[in-house]
Amino acid sequence: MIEVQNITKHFGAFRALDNVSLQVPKGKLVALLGPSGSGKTTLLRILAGLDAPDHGRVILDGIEATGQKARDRGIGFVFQHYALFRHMTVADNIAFGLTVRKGKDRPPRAEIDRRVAALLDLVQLSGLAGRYPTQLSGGQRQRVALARALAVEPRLLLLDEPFGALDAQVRKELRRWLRRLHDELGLTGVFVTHDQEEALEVADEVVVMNKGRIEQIGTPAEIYDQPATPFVFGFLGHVNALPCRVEGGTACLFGRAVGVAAPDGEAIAFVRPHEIGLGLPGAAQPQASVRQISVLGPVVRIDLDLPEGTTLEVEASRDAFSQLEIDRGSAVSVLLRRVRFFVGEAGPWEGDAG
Ligand SMILES: Nc1ncnc2c1ncn2[C@@H]1O[C@H](COP(=O)(O)OP(=O)(O)OP(=O)(O)O)[C@@H](O)[C@H]1O
Repeated sequence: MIEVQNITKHFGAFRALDNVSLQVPKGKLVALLGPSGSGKTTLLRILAGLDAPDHGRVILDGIEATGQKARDRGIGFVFQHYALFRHMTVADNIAFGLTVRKGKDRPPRAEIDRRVAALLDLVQLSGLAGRYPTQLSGGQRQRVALARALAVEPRLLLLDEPFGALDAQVRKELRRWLRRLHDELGLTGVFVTHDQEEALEVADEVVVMNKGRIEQIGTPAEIYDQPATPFVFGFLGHVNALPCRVEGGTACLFGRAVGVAAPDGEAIAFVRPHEIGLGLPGAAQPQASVRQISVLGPVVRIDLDLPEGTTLEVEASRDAFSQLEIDRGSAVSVLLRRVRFFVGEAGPWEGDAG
């Protein structure tokens, strides 16, 4: 188990981390997800021992490691910009962490060669052992970086936007591959990403960060289905955020009353695009007009204009869409199937749209 307790870190007067606590169980792959500047890399560097916290502790497998040097922590790293040694072959890059060991800690040459061959096989680069980094594609270099990090058999693997510099297709392949590799080797890993799709697809647990604080920790399904704060709601996936007011257990959305057991106050109603149903115009539901239809592979996004100047994003399956028989400019009725309210930071409360 890897643990950070009450970590605070300032850069000058700026607080980059504010009382952050986190546990990473053995064998789990955890994503630190958040916008730029939220403190993800700072937390990773503190875990690694590359930076020291102002307050708080790092505990690795039950032993306090806060003051320990990076090289004594048994941690492997992979960074966004493949920091491979340009003058060394792929095999020598992978062997590096073992060959620099001193005295009896250094395995015999034959053992190093055996491990390098096994790692090359693992990252599917067996034919490329003698190449130099400049003779590899970006995705291949990241796989070498990963093999190099794994060579020393780290107890924890840290990855900072490992696929950030790669194009979308390679990125997708590599993240599937990382997930498989993780499952096969039973690694404990923490990776930084600002890409919510990557976090949801790859991680066992996602830690959502904002402004140096943890907003929520949960499985991908938990943070998507039960966002704990307005920030998490907005950050994960598309969402319609509708400002409104709760009064006496009712909020008014598009001229219709929605029951909600929340306290009175200024509120935001969150509705995911796939939680909105469309139908033929009728008196019972709010009316809207179709502004734009975009076919995005298996789903269709429909942008709606509502009378009071609000816009709504709706998502429907291709099948559901074709049954609607709508076009740009069509009038439709809008059914909010699920609405969740936050009053200030408090919430969420489920709305009852009837
Ligand atoms: N060495 C430093 N000196 C001063 N400020 C720093 C330093 N390192 C980080 N910061 C600041 O701390 C904040 C958090 O940075 P951090 O790199 O942890 O964010 P991040 O969530 O990883 O962002 P990104 O996704 O852009 O890498 C940022 O506002 C950054 O400017």
